[in-house]
Amino acid sequence: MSTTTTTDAQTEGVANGAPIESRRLGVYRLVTQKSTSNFREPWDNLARGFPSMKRLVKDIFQLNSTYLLLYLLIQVWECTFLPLLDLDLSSRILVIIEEGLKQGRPDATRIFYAVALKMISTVMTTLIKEWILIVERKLIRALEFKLQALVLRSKLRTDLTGAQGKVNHSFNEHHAWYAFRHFVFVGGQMAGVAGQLVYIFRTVQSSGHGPLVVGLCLVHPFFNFLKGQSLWSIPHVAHPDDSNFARRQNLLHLGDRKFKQDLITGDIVQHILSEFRKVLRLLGNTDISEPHVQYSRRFSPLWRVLVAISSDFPMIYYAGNAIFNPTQSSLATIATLQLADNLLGRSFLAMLHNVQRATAHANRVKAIYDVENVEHDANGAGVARYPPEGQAQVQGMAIELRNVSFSYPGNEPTKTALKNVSLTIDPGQLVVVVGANGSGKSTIVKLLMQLYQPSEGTILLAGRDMREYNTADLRRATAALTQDHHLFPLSLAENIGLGNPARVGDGEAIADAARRGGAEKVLERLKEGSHTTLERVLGLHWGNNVRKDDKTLLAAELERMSKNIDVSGGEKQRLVAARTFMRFTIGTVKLACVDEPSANLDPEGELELFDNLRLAREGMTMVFVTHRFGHLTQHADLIVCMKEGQIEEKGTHAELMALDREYAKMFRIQAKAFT
Ligand SMILES: Nc1ncnc2c1ncn2[C@@H]1O[C@H](COP(=O)(O)OP(=O)(O)OP(=O)(O)O)[C@@H](O)[C@H]1O
Repeated sequence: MSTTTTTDAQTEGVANGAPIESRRLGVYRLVTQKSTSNFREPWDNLARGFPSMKRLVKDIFQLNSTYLLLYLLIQVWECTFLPLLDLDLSSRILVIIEEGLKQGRPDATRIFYAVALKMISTVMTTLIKEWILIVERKLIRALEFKLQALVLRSKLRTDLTGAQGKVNHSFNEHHAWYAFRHFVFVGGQMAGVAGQLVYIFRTVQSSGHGPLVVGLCLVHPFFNFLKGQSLWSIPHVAHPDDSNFARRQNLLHLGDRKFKQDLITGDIVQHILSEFRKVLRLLGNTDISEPHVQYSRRFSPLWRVLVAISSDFPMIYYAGNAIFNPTQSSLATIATLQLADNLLGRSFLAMLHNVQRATAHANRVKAIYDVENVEHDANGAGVARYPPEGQAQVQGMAIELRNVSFSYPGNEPTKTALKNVSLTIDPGQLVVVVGANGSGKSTIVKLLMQLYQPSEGTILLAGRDMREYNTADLRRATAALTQDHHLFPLSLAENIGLGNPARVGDGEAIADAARRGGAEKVLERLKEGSHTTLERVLGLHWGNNVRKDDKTLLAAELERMSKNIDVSGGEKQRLVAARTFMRFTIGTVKLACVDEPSANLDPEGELELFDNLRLAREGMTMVFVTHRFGHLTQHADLIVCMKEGQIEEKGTHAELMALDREYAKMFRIQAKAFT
C-alpha cells in the first residue's frame, strides 16, 4: 500500500485517550483518531450504537409488535436464507444437468421439478418483498409520528442556552427508521455471510477438495475489506486549509443573488473575475477533491491490480486441478463454488460497508433521543410562587441585579457581555436602557426574560433570587417585544392571538391588539385579512425539470405554488407588537421588556407604538432598550446608560443631562439631527 495523497501525516495530540493524527489531503487538513486496530474499530463502533438502538426497537415494538416481528422475520429470510436457498437450488440444477450429460440421458422430470422450484422461490420472494413494503410503510408512519411529537416537544422546550450549541437538531425523524432498517440488514448480512461460509466449507468437503479452496475463496473478500475502508467509518474532522482554495470558494459565492446589488452598483464584476482567474492560477494542480475521495485513492495501482486478480484465485486452482487431477473435477461443483464465492464476496463487502455506516446511523438515533435529556440552564427548578404572598396587588415587579456578570455560552468566559452590573428597579418604573452597540443592553433584557441565567451574581425579584421561583409563574408575569421576534407560519389572527393562548379565538381582543400594535391596516390590506397565513406550507413544493422562468403552463403552476404572501419589515414589526399587546390581556404581566421594537417603523408608527406601550404599562414595570430614546426619556423614571458591559451612569433625564457625560452626549447628537 502506498499513501499517494497524504503528505504530512503526524501525531498531533491525544483526544479521549486516543492519539490523533493530522494529515494534509490536497487543500484539506484531515484530523483522525489514530486507530489501534483497523479491523476492530468498525465493530467497536457498532457495539457503541446498541443502547440507543435498543430504545428504538422497544419503541417500534410498542407501536406494533406483530408487524415488527413479521418485518424482522422477512428481512432475515431475505438477507440470510434466500441467497443460500437460491445458491442451493442453482447447484442442484447444475448437478442434475451434469449427471444427465455424463449418462447421455438427461432426467427431464428432475430438471423440470428443480427449475419449477427455483421459479416458485423467485415468485414467492418478489411477492414477499411487495408485502414487506406495505408493512414497512405502516411502521415508518407510526414511528415518524411518535418521534415527531417527541422531538417537537423537546425542541419547543429547549431554551436559548440549549439551542445555542448544546442540542443537536440536525436530524430528521426519518433517520430513525433508516437506522433500524440498517441494523436489521447488518444482522441479516452477518448471518448470511456465516451461512455462505458454512455452505462453501461443506461443498468443498463433500467434493473432496481441501481447505485450500476455502482459503482461496476468502482472499478476495479479505483484500476488498482492506481496500474498502472508507473515511466515513473513521471519526474525523476535515476542513479546507489552503488560503487560495478558501478565496476561490468565497469568490464563487459572490455570484449569489444577495450580492447582486452591491456588485452592480460597485461596478466590481471585472475585478472579481480577474481575482478568480488569479486564484485558479495559484491553486494550480493542487488536489481539491473532497477528503473522502482523496482518502479512497490512497492505494497504489499495484495493490488495486492484486485485489482484482485475487477474485480469480479459485478459478486458477480449479484449472490446475482439472489438469493434474481430472477425475476429481466436477463442473457442477466448480460452477457452484464459483457462484458461492461471488456471492460471498458481494455479501462480505456489503456487510462491511454497512457495518462502517452503522455508527453514523446509531449516532443519529442517539441524537433524536438525546433531545429529551438536555438540561436547560434558564429553566430553574424553583418552587416558590410568583407573585409572592401579599404582593399580588403590587403594581409591577421589583427587580434588583446584584453584581451580575454574564458571558454567552460558546463565547470565551473572558468575553463578558455584562460585567458586575448592579441595578435596582422599583415596581411600576419605566426604565430606558441606552448605550453604544454591543454595550450589553439586550443582554440585560434576555436575563430578565430568563432566556439565560447570570454567570455570576444574582437577579432578585421581589427580594428573592429569580431561580427560586416557579418558571411557569415567572413566564406568566413577563412579556417581551424585541427585534428578534418572528411571525409563526400560522394565520395572522393566531399570530396575534397567541399572545394570550386562552383567548386565541377572541376576534375582538385580537382586533384591539392589532389596533394598538399599529397592524390594523396591514390586516385590512390582505385579501384574507387576519385569516391570512404568510407561508402556506413551509418548503413543500417541487418542480422537477421545470424552470420558473420557462413560459409553460407547468412553470406558471410552479410559480403559483411557490408564491408566498409577504409583508414588509415594518408591517411584520407591527404584527409582532400586536401579539405583545394581546399578551398584556392575560392580566398577570408585571414586567414588560421592550428591545428595539421599531427599527423598521416609519416615524409616525414608531411614535404611535411608543405611546401605546407607555399607556399600556399600567400595573407593570417596563424596561425599554432603544437607540431612539427621544420620545421616551422625558417619561422615564430611570435611564441606564451602558458602556462595554457595565453601567456607565444612571438617573433621570435631568440628572444625566446635568452630569453632562455619555448620555448627554448621545442626547445632543440625536437632538442636533432635528435642529
Ligand atoms: N447570542 C450571542 N452569542 C454570543 N455573543 C453575543 C450574543 N449576543 C450578543 N453577544 C455579544 O454580547 C455583547 C453584548 O451584546 P448585546 O446584544 O447585549 O449588546 P447591545 O448593547 O444590545 O447592542 P446593540 O445596540 O447592537 O443591539 C456583544 O459583545 C455581543 O457581541
